[in-house]
Amino acid sequence: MLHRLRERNEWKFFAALPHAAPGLTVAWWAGLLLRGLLPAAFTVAIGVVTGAVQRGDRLALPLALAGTVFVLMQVLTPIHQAVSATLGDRTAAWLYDRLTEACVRPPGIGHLEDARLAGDLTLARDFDTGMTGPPLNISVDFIARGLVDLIGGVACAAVLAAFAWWAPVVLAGAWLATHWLLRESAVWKDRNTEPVRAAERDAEYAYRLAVQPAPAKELRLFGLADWVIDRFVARRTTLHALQYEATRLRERPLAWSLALVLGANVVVFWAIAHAASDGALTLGRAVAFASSAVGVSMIAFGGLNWALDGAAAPVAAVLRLGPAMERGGALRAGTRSAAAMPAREIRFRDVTFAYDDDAPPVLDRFDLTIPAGTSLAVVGQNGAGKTTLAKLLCRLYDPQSGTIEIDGVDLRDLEVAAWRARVTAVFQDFTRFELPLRENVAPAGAPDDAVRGALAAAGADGLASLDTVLARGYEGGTDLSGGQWQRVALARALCAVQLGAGVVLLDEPTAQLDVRGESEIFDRVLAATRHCTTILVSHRFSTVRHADRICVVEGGRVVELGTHDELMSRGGRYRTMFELQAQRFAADADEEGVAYDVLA
Ligand SMILES: Nc1ncnc2c1ncn2[C@@H]1O[C@H](COP(=O)(O)OP(=O)(O)OP(=O)(O)O)[C@@H](O)[C@H]1O
Repeated sequence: MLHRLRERNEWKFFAALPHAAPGLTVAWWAGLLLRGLLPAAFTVAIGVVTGAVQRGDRLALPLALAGTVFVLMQVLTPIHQAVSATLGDRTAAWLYDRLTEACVRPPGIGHLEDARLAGDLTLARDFDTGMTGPPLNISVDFIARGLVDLIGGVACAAVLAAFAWWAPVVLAGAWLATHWLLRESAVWKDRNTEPVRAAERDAEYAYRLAVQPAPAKELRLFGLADWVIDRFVARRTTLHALQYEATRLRERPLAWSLALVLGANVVVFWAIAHAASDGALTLGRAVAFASSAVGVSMIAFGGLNWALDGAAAPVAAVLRLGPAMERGGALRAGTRSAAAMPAREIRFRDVTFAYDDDAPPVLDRFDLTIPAGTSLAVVGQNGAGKTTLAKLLCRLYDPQSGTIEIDGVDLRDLEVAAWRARVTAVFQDFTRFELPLRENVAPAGAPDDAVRGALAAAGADGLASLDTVLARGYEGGTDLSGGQWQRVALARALCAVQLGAGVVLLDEPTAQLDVRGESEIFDRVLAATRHCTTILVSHRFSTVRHADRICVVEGGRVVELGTHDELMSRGGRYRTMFELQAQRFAADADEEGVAYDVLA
C-alpha cells in the first residue's frame, strides 16, 4: 500500500520539494495549514461576534478576534503566493540540475539517443517553458490553493461536528463524492495522454521552426511561411480541442453531483435552522455552524487534480530519467593508465556494434589494425559506419562483442578520462560554443601561445581576437561562416594535440572548406599531427589520398585496405569511387574553366 503510494507521481512531487528548498518547503506547508484553518476560525469568530451582539456583551474582544483572523486571511494569501512561486522556481531549478547531471554525467552517450527515453526526456526538458502547461512557479500556487481549500473544508467540517456528528459526514461526504463523480468530467490527467502530448510536441515544433533563425532560410526559400503558421494554428487548435475534451464537464455526473450536494446541504441547513428555531442553538452558534457548512464546500472537486498532475508528471520523469540514463550511458570503468598510448597500434578485433539491440549491426565482426603514428583514411558510402568507428574509438559506446585494443589492452580496461585525454576529434557536427574564440579552441584551457599556434595551423589566424565571442547577441560578438567555423574546430583538435593528445579523429574535417583551402589546410594538419595516429573520415578523395593507408568500409566490414597506389592498382571499390569523383571534378573544372589541382 505504502509502496504503491510512493510510486505515485504526486508523492514524488511532494517528496521533491524538501530536496529542492527545505526551509521554503516548511514555510509553504506551515502557510498552507494556517491558510486552511483560517476560514474555519473566521466562521467561529463570526459566531462569537453574533452571539455577543445578541447577548448585548462587550464587542471589543470578539471583534478584535474576527478582525485579526480576517486580516491574517488577507495578508497571508499574497505572502504564501510569493512563497509558492519561489518554491516552484527552486524546484524547477533543482529538477533542471538533476536533469543536467543525468544527461552529462554518464561517460557514454547511449542514454541521450535511446528512443525509449525520448518521451521522458522531452517532458523533463520542456516542462517549465510554459508551452505544455503552466511553469512550476505558477502551478505550485495552484496546488497550494487546492490544498488550502481542502484543509479549509475539513476544518469547517470539524467545526460543524460540534453541531451534530452526522452533519459533517453527510456534507463532506457529498462534496467528496464530487471528486469521484466528476473525475471523468474533468479528468485533467487526460492532458497527459499520448494524443495530447503528440499535439503539444507538434505545436511546439512548428513554433520553434517559426521563431528560430536556423530554419529561416528554408522557410522562405521553399515558401513555407504559411505552412508553418497553418501547422502551428492547426496543432494548437487540435491541442485545445483535446484539452477541452479532456476537461469539459459531462452532463450526467454533473447532474448527480448537483443532486447529491443539494440534498446534503438541504438536510444540514434544515437541521441547523430547525435547531435554532427550537431554541436548541443560540444565534451565534447557528451562524457559526451555517458558515462552516458553507465552508465545507471547499472540499469540492477543483483544479488541484489538474495542477498536481501537470506538475508531478515532469518531476516523476526527471526522477525516472536519473537511473535510466545512468544505466543507458554507463561504461565499464577501466583503471589502467593510457599514458603515451598507442605506442604500437590500435586494433579493432572482431567488433560488432549496433545502436539498438533490435537494430541490425552497423559494424559486423569488424577487423582493422592501425599502426601507431600513421594516418588512416576511412571511406565508404553514407551510413557505412565511419562516424560510428570514431565514436567507438572515443569510447562513447562499447561494442556488443569483440574488442578495441590499444597496444594489446582492451580499451574498456583503460581509465576513460585518461584515454579521452589521448584522443581528439573534429566531428561532422562539431560544437559551436557561444564562447570567446579562445575557449572555442581550448575549452578546458590552454596558454594563449598554444591557442594561436593551433589557429595558425588550421588557417584560422586573423579570424577574430581571442576574446571575441563567436555568437551574435553578445557584446562585440560575431558569427562565422561554415568554413571558418570548421577551421576553428580543426584548431580545437590541433590545440589538444599540443596539450598531449596522440590520436586524432577527423570526421569530414574539411567538408565546408573551399577546395584550395582544403588542400592547403590538410597539408598543414598532417604536418601538425605527424607524430599522431590519425584517422580521417572523408568523402573527398583529394584529401583521402594524403593518408598513409586507406580502408574502404562496406556492410560493416573492411573490404579494401592499402595505400592509395595499391588500391588504385587493385581496381576495386576504391578505384571506382576515386575515378567517379575525379570525372566529376574534371567536368566541373572544364565547365568553369578553372584548373583545380586537387587531384593532381
Ligand atoms: N545515434 C544513432 N542511433 C541509431 N542509429 C544510428 C545513430 N547514429 C548512426 N546510426 C545509424 O548507424 C549507421 C552508420 O552511421 P554512421 O554515422 O556511422 O555512418 P557514416 O558512414 O559516418 O555516414 P556518412 O558518410 O553519411 O557520415 C547508419 O545507418 C545510421 O542510420
